[in-house]
Amino acid sequence: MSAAAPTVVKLGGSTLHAMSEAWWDDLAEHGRDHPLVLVHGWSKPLRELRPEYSEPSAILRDRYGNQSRWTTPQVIADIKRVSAELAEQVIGLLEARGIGTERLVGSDGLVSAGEGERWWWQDKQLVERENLVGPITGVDPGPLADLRPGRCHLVTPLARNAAGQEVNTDADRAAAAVAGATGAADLVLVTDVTHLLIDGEPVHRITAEAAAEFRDRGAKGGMRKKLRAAGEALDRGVGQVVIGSAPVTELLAARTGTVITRT
Ligand SMILES: Nc1ncnc2c1ncn2[C@@H]1O[C@H](COP(=O)(O)OP(=O)(O)O)[C@@H](O)[C@H]1O
Ligand SMILES: CC(=O)N[C@@H](CCC(=O)OP(=O)(O)O)C(=O)O
Repeated sequence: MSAAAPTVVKLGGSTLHAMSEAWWDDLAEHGRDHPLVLVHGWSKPLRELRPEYSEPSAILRDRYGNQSRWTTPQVIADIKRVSAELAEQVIGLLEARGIGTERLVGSDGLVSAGEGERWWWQDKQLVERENLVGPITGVDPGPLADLRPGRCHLVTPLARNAAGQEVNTDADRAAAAVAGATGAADLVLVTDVTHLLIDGEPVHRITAEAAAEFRDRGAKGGMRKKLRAAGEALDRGVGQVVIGSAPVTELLAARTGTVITRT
């Protein structure tokens, strides 16, 4: 593992407004000794921007049961607006703690996306719908080459497809792709639940195989995507993925949260 291998943290849109000063202190403390990449979501701030984003019709479901925001050019513009505000806040919080922070928008040459799904469930029928969402096909490590302790790259997980369109992606899976591309040892998915729950019980440690089995059997919504992202990160060589809501060093030390490993 190179000295510049970063810790990649994905901060969920469900929770990023709620992180305490102590949580940011802990992240900055960790960041003094480890390069940081922070990938952010936007689901809650987007809902707060426009009430229609809280309606069920804002989220589409494909034939495999995967959920995705119905993303029009207006939605891309709104994502960029709320992300710019979030980025300003995060940069302020980290720079005040001595961590130099640079923002990267994924669609500016960092994240590429493939062709998106065209068929979506509506009123119990599959209908064809243009949706500006694409699966991630690659992350160019170039813009992240200057990783070093004391610095953070803040990534807004939009992407660009082969036709040159700016598209939405899933932030957890984008974080997994970034972790793989940068040789990260750890991926931490910070969210609004303390653990993955299986049959109502908190899971402290699980293998990728068992997590995938649960994903296909019973995981829903946001957690389904996190488990998919965890599997993708481990497949790309990341050592461990931790899901939880605690300070990053607590999660990395497995004092809380759900730790997912290959074996
Ligand atoms: N088995 C599960 N264990 C824990 N959380 C689950 C599970 N299934 C679904 N969830 C939901 O996943 C949510 C976290 O995902 P999401 O809302 O996408 O958060 P984020 O914005 O942080 O990515 C939790 O708030 C919880 O409601
Ligand atoms: C395609 C798609 O649905 N993209 C997500 C990206 C944000 C995300 O995944 O993260 P959070 O859940 O942490 O906000 C969306 O627009 O909500």
